[in-house]
Order: sequence, then C-alpha cells, then structure tokens
Amino acid sequence: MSAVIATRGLVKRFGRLRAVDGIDLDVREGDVYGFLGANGSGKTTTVRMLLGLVLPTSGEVELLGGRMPRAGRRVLPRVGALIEGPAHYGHLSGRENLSLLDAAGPGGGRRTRRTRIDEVLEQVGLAGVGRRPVKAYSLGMRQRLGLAGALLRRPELLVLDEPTNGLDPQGIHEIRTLLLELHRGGTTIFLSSHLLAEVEQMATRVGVLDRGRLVLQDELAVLTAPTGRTVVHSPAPELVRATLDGRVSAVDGERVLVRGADPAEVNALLVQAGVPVRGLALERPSLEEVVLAAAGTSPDRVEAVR
Ligand SMILES: Nc1ncnc2c1ncn2[C@@H]1O[C@H](COP(=O)(O)OP(=O)(O)OP(=O)(O)O)[C@@H](O)[C@H]1O
Repeated sequence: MSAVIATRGLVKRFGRLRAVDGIDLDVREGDVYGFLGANGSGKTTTVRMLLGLVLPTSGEVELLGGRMPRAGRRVLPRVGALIEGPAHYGHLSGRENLSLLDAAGPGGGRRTRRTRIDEVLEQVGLAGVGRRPVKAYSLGMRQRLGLAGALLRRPELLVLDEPTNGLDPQGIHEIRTLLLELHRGGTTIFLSSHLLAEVEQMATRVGVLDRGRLVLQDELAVLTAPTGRTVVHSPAPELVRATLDGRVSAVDGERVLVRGADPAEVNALLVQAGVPVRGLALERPSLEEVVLAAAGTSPDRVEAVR
C-alpha cells in the first residue's frame, strides 16, 4: 500500500503553544483514516498544513507522493477538501457557487461543468435546492454544498475536517453513506472528527491526537482486536468460577471474564456442568477504551457528559 499522506516530525507553533507537536501521519491508499482528537487538539491546524494552507514550523508533509507546499499545484487538483465551515456567497445559489469554484480551480473543462455540478449536487442530496440562494440554506445544507465542492474533481483523496458538524442525525447518516460509497469506489478518505462513534463506524485506520501529539495510529481492526478472553453472562457467576477452575480472571455482577478465545469451548464446559448461560462473546476493547488508555481522555468527552 502506498502512502497517500505522510508527515515526518510535523510541528506547528503559535508563539509558545505547540499546537501540533512532531507528528508522523501515515495514511495509505484505500484508507478511511479517522483523525480523532478533542476540540483544540490540533486537528484543523494539521489539516491546513497537509493542504499547504499553513506552513509548518518544522517537519515535512508528503501528499500523494509530492512534498508540500511545493507540489501543491501538481497534487491538489487530485484532492478534494472540506475545511471548517466552508465559505460561500450567500446571495448566489448553490449551483452558482459551485460554478465559480469550478471555474477557479484547475483542470475543470467548461463544457462539462454543468454535468459535473449536476452530479455532485445529486450526490450530496441537494439536487432539488441547487437554485436557491445559499443564505436560505441550513448549516447542514451548507456543509453538504462544501462537500459537493470537494467532489467536483472526482478526487482520489478527500480531506474532510469535521464533515458532519451542524448536521442532524438524518444528514449525518446521509453523509456517512455517501462517504462509504465513495470509499468503495476507490477514494481514500482522511476524516478529522472529535466524535468517537463517527470514527468507529467509518474508519479502517485511526490516528489519535492529544494536545498536538499523535498518541495512537493503527488499523481499527488491530486496535479493537479480541483480547483473548471470553465474556460469559450468567445468573450464576460463582458456578461459572467453580466449573472453569482457575480460568476466571474477573467477575462483575453477572459478567464473568474467562481466559480463552473460544466461546464454543467455554460454552460446552458450562453446559456439561449444567451452569445456566445467558450469553457468550469474545471480549474486544471498544475504541473509547483504547483511546482512553492512550490519551487519558476521550475525544468526545464534551458530548459524553451531555
Ligand atoms: N492562528 C492561530 N494563532 C494562535 N493559536 C492558534 C491558531 N490556530 C489555532 N491555534 C491554537 O492551536 C490549538 C489547536 O487548534 P486547532 O484549531 O488546530 O484544533 P482542533 O483540534 O482543530 O480543534 P477544533 O475542533 O476546536 O477546531 C488551539 O489551542 C488553538 O487555540
């Protein structure tokens, strides 16, 4: 797998604050890379550096094989980006905004502009309202229009900063479905988010930013791989303990943790001994547990306490 985004020792200082503190990102072709971090952890600053909008204090950024910002002209036409609250002209329609954006960017032929705009409006679910002025759009519609702009060039890489901000649950679901569709079609997606659930549902690879530092980066499947223990739910936990002598590592109410990654084998032993069992499953850590262990804080703690 080739690197689509690679950074080495990337640092951004604002005065005395190290907003991004020496990170080595590794985003590969075909990833949905979930870039997770609490508000203020440095995600937007990182995204801006990836796209050459902000210069790093030190370190390197490689985007689609080119050193940024130098390679920008060459590689940016292959990248679609949506950064914090996309700006539009409120008095113009969504369609007119996209037309201006399309005309301003490189490589978009004039003759095919209309078709391209129709296509992306359809993709993001704005086909019916493309002619309305943007000032009449809800926040969610503006966000979708931003995404439509990012899709105009059929990019191989999408870089999205908090793409579901301001969307209602239905809108979030639609965007998620669209992104997964694009991913299936071969688009690599880099998605920054402070929402654990969003990343857990979509990402194939995860990077966790904590106060400017990348404290974790791996495949989601590896991070949440089975622990080698089986969780047994039983109304008679003490009978489970007695039957599986020495293999029980913890009991919490009706939940018993048993060493061994073969629930069928554990079940057979319990059934033979006549121990009632309500459920068995392989134990897997949730992404939240993994993030808490690595960062000491959960990115979406703000939401969690609501
Ligand atoms: N231009 C700037 N000048 C000074 N400080 C800045 C600037 N831009 C960002 N910061 C600071 O850098 C830190 C990281 O900000 P950044 O916007 O990258 O975080 P974030 O993870 O994207 O958070 P959010 O989701 O709230 O945007 C914050 O403490 C922020 O106040």
